[in-house]
Amino acid sequence: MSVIALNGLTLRRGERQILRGVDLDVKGGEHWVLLGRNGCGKTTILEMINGYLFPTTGTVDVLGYRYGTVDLREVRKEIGYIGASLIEKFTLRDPVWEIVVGGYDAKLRIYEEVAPEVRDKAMGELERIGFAHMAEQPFGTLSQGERKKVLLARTMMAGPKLLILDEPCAGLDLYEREKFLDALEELSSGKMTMLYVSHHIEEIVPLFTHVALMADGAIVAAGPKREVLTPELLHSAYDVDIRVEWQRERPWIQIGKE
Ligand SMILES: Nc1ncnc2c1ncn2[C@@H]1O[C@H](COP(=O)(O)OP(=O)(O)OP(=O)(O)O)[C@@H](O)[C@H]1O
Repeated sequence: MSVIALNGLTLRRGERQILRGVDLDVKGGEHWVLLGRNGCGKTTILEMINGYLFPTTGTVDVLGYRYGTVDLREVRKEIGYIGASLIEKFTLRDPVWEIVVGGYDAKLRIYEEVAPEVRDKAMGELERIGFAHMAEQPFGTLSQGERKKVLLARTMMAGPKLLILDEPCAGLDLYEREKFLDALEELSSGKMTMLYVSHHIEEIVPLFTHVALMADGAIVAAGPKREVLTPELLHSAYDVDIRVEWQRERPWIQIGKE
């Protein structure tokens, strides 16, 4: 079964054609990276998969639900989303464990007594990322990378079947980025499917199996990562000469002609 099936998506805003017929088929067991230049339509697609935005034409099926015929709140319970602006929504003085607990039922703040099993689950998720010792620390005292990992732990509280990540490593230094990617790698062995948007090809760590390349509101190539990350296809998306070298199942790029 497809986890995500996008068929013929178009989106028009006034004179602007933002999407021009996007097809994408993500199957269970695959983890995808969506790449493309600024403004090509990546976030627009993520918003459609989350059901926050509807296409002008085309169909969106996620986890077996056809959007437009289902209660989107029910679908969203099965989707974890880590977007760029998420961090700003939390209260910086709240302790880390409370931020994680809130992921259980998508609450931003906890006002009532937390059930012991929910607290235990949150502690388990913090332990999994190696942060059990930070449980009582105010969220605002954590580094940017640590905050991202806490949000990952929070997202896992609801046991999502699909995890969507929009540039989660933006602004992280090399060390924090690698730690975040390690945490993702650990989660990737479960049943959850991941869709990851990035500007950095070296973030395509071994856990990712497939890549979709976008340009100007359309997908120019999609498939197994080694078939898509070729100099020719990357050139068609970025309009830059790019060479790719694979080291330990991870692509590294060099710019310019050989
Ligand atoms: N309401 C709107 N009216 C007109 N244009 C819009 C509207 N909303 C988005 N756009 C345009 O749609 C395009 C796609 O935006 P989107 O945020 O999906 O790009 P992106 O690939 O995620 O970019 P980035 O990598 O910079 O985050 C952009 O050029 C944006 O200016």
